[in-house]
Amino acid sequence: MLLSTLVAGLKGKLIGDNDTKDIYIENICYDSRKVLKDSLFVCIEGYHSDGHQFAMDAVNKGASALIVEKELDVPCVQIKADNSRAALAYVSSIFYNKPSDKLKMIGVTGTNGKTTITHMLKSIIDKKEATGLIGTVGIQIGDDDYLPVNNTSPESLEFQHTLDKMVKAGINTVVSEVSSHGLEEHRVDYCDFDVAVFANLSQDHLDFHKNMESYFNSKAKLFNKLKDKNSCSVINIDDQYGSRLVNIVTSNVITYALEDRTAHVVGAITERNKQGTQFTVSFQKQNIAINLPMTGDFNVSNALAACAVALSLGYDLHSIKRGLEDLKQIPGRLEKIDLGQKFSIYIDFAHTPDGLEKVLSNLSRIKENNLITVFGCPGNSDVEKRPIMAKIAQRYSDKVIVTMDNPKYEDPEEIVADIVKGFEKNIYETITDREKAIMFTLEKAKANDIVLLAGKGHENYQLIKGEKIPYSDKEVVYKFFAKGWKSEVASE
Ligand SMILES: CC(=O)N[C@H]1[C@@H](OP(=O)(O)OP(=O)(O)OC[C@H]2O[C@@H](n3ccc(=O)[nH]c3=O)[C@H](O)[C@@H]2O)O[C@H](CO)[C@@H](O)[C@@H]1O[C@H](C)C(=O)N[C@@H](C)C(=O)N[C@H](CCC(=O)O)C(=O)O
Ligand SMILES: Nc1ncnc2c1ncn2[C@@H]1O[C@H](COP(=O)(O)OP(=O)(O)OP(=O)(O)O)[C@@H](O)[C@H]1O
Repeated sequence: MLLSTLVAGLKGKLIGDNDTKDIYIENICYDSRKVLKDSLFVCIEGYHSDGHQFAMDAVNKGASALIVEKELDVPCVQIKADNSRAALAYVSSIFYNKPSDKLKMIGVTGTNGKTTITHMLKSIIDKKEATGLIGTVGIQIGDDDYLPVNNTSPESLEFQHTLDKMVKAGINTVVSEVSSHGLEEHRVDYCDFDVAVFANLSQDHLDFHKNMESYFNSKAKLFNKLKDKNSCSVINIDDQYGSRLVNIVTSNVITYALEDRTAHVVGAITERNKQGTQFTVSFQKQNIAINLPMTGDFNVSNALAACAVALSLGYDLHSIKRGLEDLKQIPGRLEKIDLGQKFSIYIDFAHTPDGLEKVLSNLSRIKENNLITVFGCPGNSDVEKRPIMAKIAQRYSDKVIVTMDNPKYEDPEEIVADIVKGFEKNIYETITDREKAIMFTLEKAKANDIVLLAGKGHENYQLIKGEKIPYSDKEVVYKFFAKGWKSEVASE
């Protein structure tokens, strides 16, 4: 594509008197290590390094034009933009012919539940047509295996490229998680959504957003990205931030709730057991009973979000029921591991105070003997949540093993020490090595206990000192029972 076509609508300024008309752009790049001949290299000032410093390197590798935020002394055509990440999103959408215009786009945001809701929606929509999925566990095009992702919301170049691949594969509808980081960092700019979902907001990522108000404002940005007057916002009004959002959005709104009976889509739980949860959904005087193959009231709330989206797309309650009842296990989301042992093992991605509280309160409701929790907290983020999560673990568990969970550049022993400050009862042990912590727990577990391995969910790595070390809770459990296991989750 010609550079002039690519940047025609970009709010930017051509530096110098170069003519952009004859420059042919073969691909776009924001990482100098991946630059090829005839690339447009977008210089991004990041959190760790400044892409502008690699501009000369990119030119040496064949970049034929640069998008910059500051003018560089480099012999190459430069276009100066106010924000490189936003400019990257713009040129990527043009390069891939605005793929979101050709797709029905559903974006799901919220602190917890995005992965679950998107998988539930895929299960409903797949019954009618092949669906695309983008999120934490990976990218899925129809029935294909997960493709690996670096981020829940991939950088705009990968996001637009993925949408283009989905268009070419004949996908009509895409369900995508949209993180607050993604919204702040312009990763989903120039992508218009038909339906936007708000699931909930609770304490997380405050190292990045600083306070709950700015975290909420980041999430709310999704609701300014709706396509047209037929677009719809689906909002959980059991959540206080959801109730606020309803008064701000300008689109059509469908609300859902388990508690608030004034919502358009209302759920009522009728039975809970280790296999799943039975509930009824009411919408416009129609009711249907659904057997959700997932434990946890919060998963009923997630299912109501999926119901509301599907109803907004014109699905009837019977097709929604079929999709939800056929839901396959979502990797690492209250995943029950049954290898013939006499106690229950759940692997779950709960890594926020609210997530842990929800999971433990639900498991404590179905426990027959002890509830044993293994968890840790990640390094280099949200230090204040560490003792809070200990208090929550202590409230519901009979025994807690505190361990490591992606320590990144911090000393894992110090993270564990921060966590244990939250305990008031002596019901915990610390075993920093996560594999040893799980082995110890499984060895001690008795008949009818529930063991919760929280925090890592589907992840197949530990982030330690800049390295991604292969590691999986599920593999450790299989190893304990001396059974082989192969990951279903994409690894890079
Ligand atoms: C804090 C944050 O959001 N970081 C994101 C950011 O990276 P960064 O700004 O640190 O990048 P950097 O290393 O400083 O590099 C700056 C620029 O220089 C370039 N560079 C760098 C080195 C070099 O040799 N050559 C070169 O060109 C880089 O390609 C980049 O363009 O931009 C990258 C590219 O898009 C992201 O992958 C990266 O996400 C990191 C991995 C991350 O951990 N992000 C988390 C916080 C995040 O975004 N999480 C949310 C989910 C949250 C949730 O709901 O739980 C998500 O959507 O994933
Ligand atoms: N509606 C909910 N409310 C509170 N906690 C939830 C909810 N849904 C899921 N959780 C908890 O949060 C964990 C993560 O769920 P899920 O992956 O669906 O959320 P997410 O928003 O995609 O998270 P992330 O973006 O961090 O991957 C689950 O394993 C569960 O413990």
